Amino acid sequence: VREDIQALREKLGQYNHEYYVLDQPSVPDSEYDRLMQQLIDLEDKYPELKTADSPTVRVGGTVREVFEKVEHKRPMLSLGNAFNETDLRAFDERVKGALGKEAIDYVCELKIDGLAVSLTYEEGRFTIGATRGDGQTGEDITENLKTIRSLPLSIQTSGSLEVRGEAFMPKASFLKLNEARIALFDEPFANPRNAAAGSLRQLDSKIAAKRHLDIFLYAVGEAPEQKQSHSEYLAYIESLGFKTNKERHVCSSIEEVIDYVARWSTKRIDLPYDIDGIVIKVDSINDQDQLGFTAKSPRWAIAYKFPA
Ligand SMILES: COc1nc2nc(N)nc(N)c2nc1C
Repeated sequence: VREDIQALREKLGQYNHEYYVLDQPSVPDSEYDRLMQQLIDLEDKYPELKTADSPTVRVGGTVREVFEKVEHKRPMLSLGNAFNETDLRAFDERVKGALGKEAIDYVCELKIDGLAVSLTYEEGRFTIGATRGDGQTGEDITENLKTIRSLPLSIQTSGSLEVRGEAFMPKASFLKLNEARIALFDEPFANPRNAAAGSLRQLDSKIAAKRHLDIFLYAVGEAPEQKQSHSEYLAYIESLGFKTNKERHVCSSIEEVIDYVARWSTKRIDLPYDIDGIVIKVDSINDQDQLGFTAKSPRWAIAYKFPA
């Protein structure tokens, strides 16, 4: 039985990664569901064989009274804002002045309109997922985050890894959810961001599991491997099985950044998720370390906000 359960787990983990992270399923949903049901039945029959990182946690099952508090090892800061080209050029001048450099590589990333979360992996296992909270103390929403299919329950690393990203609800899931709520005379959610926040704050993870949330990771904290640039860190966590946003782009001048921002301010309506801006980050980790932080936010990043 132990071998059957282990074989089922590995197969379901692989199918899950293909479908939700690579978007290239190799088996039909019916096959995935059949195997999942088999594993649920086996775990119900032999509860002593159930583990915290079994794929069956994807469907939820724990009900909390309250969410425990979690202290962030490093504060989850906010970003300074830019609202126009002038702000972007001013940011570029500040960065070049502080570094005494003529040319800076920036990584431009879509700013997903969701909920910032921090994920901790110990010896390759997902152990804690927390909301940003007040930046210092967040809420432990691990069980709800485990229901996000694209979030890996285990990865091939030793030691500690912390990654941060945005949990969100795709537009299609949002529309379907609101249709169902209106049909039941429930209050519809105002926007996908509120719907994602409301879903992750459910004390019953079975409800969160039905909300079809997704997640993009965009920052690496403590990690087993050090990299020279932000782009390399993103490639590294992607290789570990995390979902990162493929629209990111390295720009070698603020002009290129301004073009990227202009392009996405119109193109964003075609995206399957809401974005509320573009995040621009100095790519070199060495430069980031030199620039450091203000009390509230990194000096090496800025968020260009689209008009509401
Ligand atoms: C480095 O800090 C950050 N990086 C970010 N990157 C993206 N793509 N989106 C965010 N919302 C974001 N927020 C913060 C505080």
